[in-house]
Amino acid sequence: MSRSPSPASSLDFFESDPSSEEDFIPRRRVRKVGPALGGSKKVAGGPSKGAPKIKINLPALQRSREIEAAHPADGPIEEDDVGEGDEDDEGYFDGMIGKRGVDLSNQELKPDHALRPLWVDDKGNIIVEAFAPFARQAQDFLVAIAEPVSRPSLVHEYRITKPSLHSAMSIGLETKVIIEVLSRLAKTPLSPRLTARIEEWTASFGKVRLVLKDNRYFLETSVPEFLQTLMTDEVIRDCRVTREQEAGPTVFGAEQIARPRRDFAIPGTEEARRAERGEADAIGQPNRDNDALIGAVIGIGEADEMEDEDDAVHSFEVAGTRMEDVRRRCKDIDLPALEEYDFRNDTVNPNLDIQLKPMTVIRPYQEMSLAKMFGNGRARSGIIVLPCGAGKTLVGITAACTIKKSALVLCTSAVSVAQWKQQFLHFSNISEKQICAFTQGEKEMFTAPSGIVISTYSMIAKTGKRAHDAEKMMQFLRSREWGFLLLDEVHVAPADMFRKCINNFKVHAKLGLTATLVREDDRIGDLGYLIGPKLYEANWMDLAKNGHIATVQCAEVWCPMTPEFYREYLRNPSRKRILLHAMNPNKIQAAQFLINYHESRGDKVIVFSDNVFALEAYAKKLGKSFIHGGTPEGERLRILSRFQHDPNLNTIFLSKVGDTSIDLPEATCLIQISSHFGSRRQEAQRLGRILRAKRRNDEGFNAFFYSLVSKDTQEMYYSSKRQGFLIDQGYAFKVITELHGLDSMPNLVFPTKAQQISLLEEVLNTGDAASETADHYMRLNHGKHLKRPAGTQPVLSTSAGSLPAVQRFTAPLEHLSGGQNLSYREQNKSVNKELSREDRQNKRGSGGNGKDQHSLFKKRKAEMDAIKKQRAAG
Ligand SMILES: Nc1ncnc2c1ncn2[C@@H]1O[C@H](COP(=O)(O)OP(=O)(O)OP(=O)(O)O)[C@@H](O)[C@H]1O
Repeated sequence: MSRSPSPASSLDFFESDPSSEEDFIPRRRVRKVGPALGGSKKVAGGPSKGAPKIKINLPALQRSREIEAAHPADGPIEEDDVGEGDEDDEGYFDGMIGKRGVDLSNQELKPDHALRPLWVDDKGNIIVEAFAPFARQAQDFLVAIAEPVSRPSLVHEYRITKPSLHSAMSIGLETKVIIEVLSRLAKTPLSPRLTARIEEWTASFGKVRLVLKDNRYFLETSVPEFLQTLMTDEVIRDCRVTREQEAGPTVFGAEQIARPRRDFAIPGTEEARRAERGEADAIGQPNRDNDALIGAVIGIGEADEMEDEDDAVHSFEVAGTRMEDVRRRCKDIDLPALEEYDFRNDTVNPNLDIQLKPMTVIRPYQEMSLAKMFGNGRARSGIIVLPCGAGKTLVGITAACTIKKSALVLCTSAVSVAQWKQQFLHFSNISEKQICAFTQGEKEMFTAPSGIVISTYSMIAKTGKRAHDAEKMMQFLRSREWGFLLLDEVHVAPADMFRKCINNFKVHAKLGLTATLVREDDRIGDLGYLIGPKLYEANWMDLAKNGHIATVQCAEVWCPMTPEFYREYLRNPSRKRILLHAMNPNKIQAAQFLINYHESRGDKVIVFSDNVFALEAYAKKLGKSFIHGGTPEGERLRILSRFQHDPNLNTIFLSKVGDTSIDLPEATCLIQISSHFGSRRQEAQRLGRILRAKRRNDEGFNAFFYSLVSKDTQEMYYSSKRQGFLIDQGYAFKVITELHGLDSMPNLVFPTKAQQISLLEEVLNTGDAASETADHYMRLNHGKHLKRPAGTQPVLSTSAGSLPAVQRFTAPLEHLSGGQNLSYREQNKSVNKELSREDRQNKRGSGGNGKDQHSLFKKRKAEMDAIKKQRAAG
């Protein structure tokens, strides 16, 4: 195998082929970066010299064609037809109109079809020509009524589903408008079958509301038939609360439910500044502009959008303890309950004095998402989906500043709690005593009539006996009405443990925030009734184009297994295999090469490994710092701070503790060496670590994301599964099969067969527990670090349950030679310890004032010190 001597040329594949723009629908391109760059070897699915090969691969369509073949036109489609591999779509696309491809073979094109951007079939599948005139406006509309399935640069795929129509109705769109706009944007006439289904499904959406009044929940509707359905339904009847003096449903006058329009400005927006300047008609302007634009395109006036409701409202009480049953049942009988909070007219709950600081300006997509939430003057419960690093925190804070009532914020870890608190204080005028944290280490209650509490899902959902102060805190939280419940990383909420958090409290408006509305189980659909419909979903590529998140080049690097590792891989059980493909010497060399290359370009590199054994082995071998679940807090903070500020520390190794929460805008390159099977969410969250790169607006700046995969192992399968979500967001993964200059790199690790065999011997002699991901291994092998410092939480999504037994076995190495050569171990020193020593020396020199620390770390340290002091005193 010959390789070019220059390391720089090895990455020319990015430079020579810098953008995904050329891809029609980029899925996966395999490109051999051979001896002559862009060379003579033809490559699978990749561009040949000079002419990029276009590859269209829409698995959904492909699959649907197979289904089509199995079922003659218009025959019934069974669930089983959908095929394997989409199991996670099942819940989310529950109630999808069609599961087959866009087949318009029998349709006639409209004469001016070239001007219209949509292909819409009779099952609700939509293809958008993103390059067509009015495509921009069409996409704004489609995000409101359909699920985005795939959005690469030129052709997008959407699907109309029951939940998507529910979202559309909940933000105030009417059936007539949906059908008419769709029809005008489509290149062919809409099929009567599709319009009939849209009409059928939307007939009942948005007509039932679940409201909280004076600590009591009521189901409300203005349609007598729906009231009848609800009151006679077995489950709902069972949840009903009948008080003596209220035998039948209450009837309110029409004025109590007339749909209002928003008459206030969302803080931090241009409309708020215009309203402050006293400009007439400032309120709701951005939205109206948008509506007017769509209206102009499709010829529908704003007045048509809403039909006035003027019937009386019927309402009956349901038990607060049965909320989940009520919500689920309403969804199941196709009467999903809208949850809206008329906070402006809530005189029972005291107002919270919170405003955005004047310097805070929210971005257009943040404003758009909030406009969906507050569009009708009330706070709609629902979910906002924005890419990692796009500023979900500020969206949540702005929503809290709009509602101005007590708020409960739930997030995934104590680090996030500290970050949320710090961000509230940074972006708003909330006083310190009105914002409290509820974690293992901090149990603060506000004494004012209103305030904000920030906690973690696991703190709230904990079962069993609690410490006295924690129990008191829970009573405090349960005893009051909350105007606003903010759920960060809301995709964790459907898990049994976390859904308790939603059902445990009396809340008026719920807002879920996430970047990745995907789970590998089928529970994502539960969010629809647990929290509310999806209100807004941003397009990652648009945000990257506008510089709000970084542009990322993604690559999968195929590392062949060495023959010795591969032989053992094939003969060992699957648990050991994980370690073998993670510790493949060719992979370690590839990691070393990429780290060197990117450090020399001035990048800051994060290397992710779920497997802690591999994490430590790589980091020590390559002389880098590492952080995993067992790293003490002080050491973590020290390493993170040095990574941010020290030009000599440019690479850190992180286990899954760094998947979320860690905010390192300095990082510009990610290398993933081992990951959690096929988790699409983890892949996206990891990518998210570099989307916020500080340098994202530098001319021509690209961040880099590499996944190192041992060739011909199960990693290949998992890797392509993991990429699914990002590919649907428009990212193109390029495959690198060879890294030029690697062989000639000075100080290459494991250069000889003997050293590689030594490594193999060590891997084989390591107990099976080393194949486990972070926390299992840490618990077994780093017992001394087990005690978490006060105030920290275990990271979510670690596999719980019983620990695997530690086994040692003697590997059959008689067929290997040179196995005794263990000289490489001498280099296996932990840089963490050196850093710690250096820091101690520096502190001694500077009086230990922690001058170089990031302010967040300083603050956190001060908080920790205060807690320790309190404990010592008490
Ligand atoms: N409108 C804005 N003005 C200034 N800074 C902003 C704005 N919106 C977001 N930011 C900044 O962008 C960075 C990323 O924001 P944030 O941490 O909220 O992202 P996120 O969407 O929650 O990411 P993740 O999903 O990775 O947690 C933060 O430093 C935040 O202060």
